[in-house]
Amino acid sequence: MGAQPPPAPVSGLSVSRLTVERDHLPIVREASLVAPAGEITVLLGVNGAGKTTLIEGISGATPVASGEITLDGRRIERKRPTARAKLGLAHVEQGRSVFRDLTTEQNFLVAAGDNDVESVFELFPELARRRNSRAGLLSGGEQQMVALGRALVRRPSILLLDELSLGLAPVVVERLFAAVRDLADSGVCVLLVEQFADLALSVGGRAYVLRTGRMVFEGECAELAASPGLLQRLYLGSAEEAA
Ligand SMILES: Nc1ncnc2c1ncn2[C@@H]1O[C@H](COP(=O)(O)OP(=O)(O)OP(=O)(O)O)[C@@H](O)[C@H]1O
Repeated sequence: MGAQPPPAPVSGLSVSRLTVERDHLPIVREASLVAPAGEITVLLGVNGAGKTTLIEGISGATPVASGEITLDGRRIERKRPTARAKLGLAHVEQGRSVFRDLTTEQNFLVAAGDNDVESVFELFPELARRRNSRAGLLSGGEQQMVALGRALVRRPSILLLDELSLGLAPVVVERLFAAVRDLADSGVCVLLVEQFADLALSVGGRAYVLRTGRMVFEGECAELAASPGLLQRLYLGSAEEAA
């Protein structure tokens, strides 16, 4: 067999040996992952594992200390968050960030620039009925749809989702994840951060597990879904041997 050709550049997001610090302490240490376009890549880990810190390093909300981030083949780790957003990156932060005093439609309009907001109402028809309601009066699930919609009106190619499911009923999370699945099927690269694994693993392709700032697993969601014991050991810390 001859020499293997070099791998083609990945369309989507690629992170290599990324270290992200907070208050000069390394919280994420030399983490690497690949999230291809058209797929949901799932990032798991217990509370405090460093998932949010890693996502913030990718979006630029927190500066990175070292390592590389590549977006559709372009290096972005030294770019400002707004420049990363212009290149197609969107970050839905933990905690349903919506303007509570604006209506649903106004929330979309302030994020949309010149883009049309109707495509978001098509993705979430339940919000069309709440178009003129103040976002602060919506249910938790509807507010999370608004937070997601605010990211989607900018038509991102790469979507970072931090704990969409937090505090929501399973039926609502299923609805949100179905919409996220549709987005990925339309070609968007999705990196889904979750603390509660089951539903995420049911919609995702690749999976990564972070523990105390280090990546301790890289594989398929199906593999983790089929082996809850493995996930438990990865979470708790006796599974480098098992991985
Ligand atoms: N500003 C800060 N300064 C120092 N340490 C911090 C700071 N913010 C977070 N940390 C610590 O960094 C670690 C990782 O936090 P992070 O929020 O990234 O984890 P996470 O996996 O997203 O957890 P959660 O699911 O609770 O959000 C935690 O131990 C946390 O206490």
